[in-house]
Amino acid sequence: MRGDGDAPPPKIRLRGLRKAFNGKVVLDGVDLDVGARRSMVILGGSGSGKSVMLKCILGLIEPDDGAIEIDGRNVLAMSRREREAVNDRIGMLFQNGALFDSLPVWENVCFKLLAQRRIDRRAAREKAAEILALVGLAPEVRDLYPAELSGGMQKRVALARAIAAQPDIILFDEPTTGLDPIMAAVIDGLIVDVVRRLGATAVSITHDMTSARRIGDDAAMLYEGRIVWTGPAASLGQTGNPIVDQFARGEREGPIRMELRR
Ligand SMILES: Nc1ncnc2c1ncn2[C@@H]1O[C@H](COP(=O)(O)OP(=O)(O)OP(=O)(O)O)[C@@H](O)[C@H]1O
Repeated sequence: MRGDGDAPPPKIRLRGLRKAFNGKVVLDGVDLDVGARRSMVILGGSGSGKSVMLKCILGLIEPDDGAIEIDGRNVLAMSRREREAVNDRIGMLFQNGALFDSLPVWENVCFKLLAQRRIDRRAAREKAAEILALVGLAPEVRDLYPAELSGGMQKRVALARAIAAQPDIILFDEPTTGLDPIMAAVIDGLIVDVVRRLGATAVSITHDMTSARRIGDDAAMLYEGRIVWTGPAASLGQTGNPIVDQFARGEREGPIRMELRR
């Protein structure tokens, strides 16, 4: 079903998304639209529910209420098989990379393709070299183990894994956290490049405003369980919204009250 005339639905549409853990409300009616082939950056304080939101989109966390539409279809109302088919089209770069320590880089990169038996092991090792090249890594890297890689290389491998199955939605959870500013810029550049190359829609969480402006077309602020602002990522810091501007400028004084309990 199409909403507004002939306009296609947004690639991702969240409506009234709610999630509580042990009575603690984390998402309290999240509404968000992400346009096809757009890159959306999600801002919000630590513990505000950004990762929970991404995990709901990916199907790792079931929301308590609300709708998650992808290409206009509510994935929460789908059969398990339909949902899996949608999930196959979503790639995710997890916070801290989340590489499997016991597997060499090539198996990490082609993990999903191998698990789905879309490729045999021999072909996977070849394919891994191709994908690693897209993130600027030499073919020799494929035989190393994650523990043998620097943080920046691990992020690149995690990025390679996220794009290996050519997803049309890619979710990035703090892709540059813990990297030096130059490596962060390199990873941001790779993200922009691979998202464009795949024609994918991207949703990224970042705490770094420079990164947010580099990788985002659009930005949204999650605050007290809801999206309180969306607008151009380029305007961050001067949006005119006091909550967003305080956050983007990292100011102590302002409407955002920090929880300093415990
Ligand atoms: N599986 C879970 N079980 C219980 N509580 C959870 C679970 N996942 C997340 N939470 C809680 O939900 C809240 C939001 O967590 P989330 O990881 O989404 O925050 P975040 O905005 O991504 O934070 P950060 O920027 O620090 O990574 C936290 O209070 C967290 O403890």
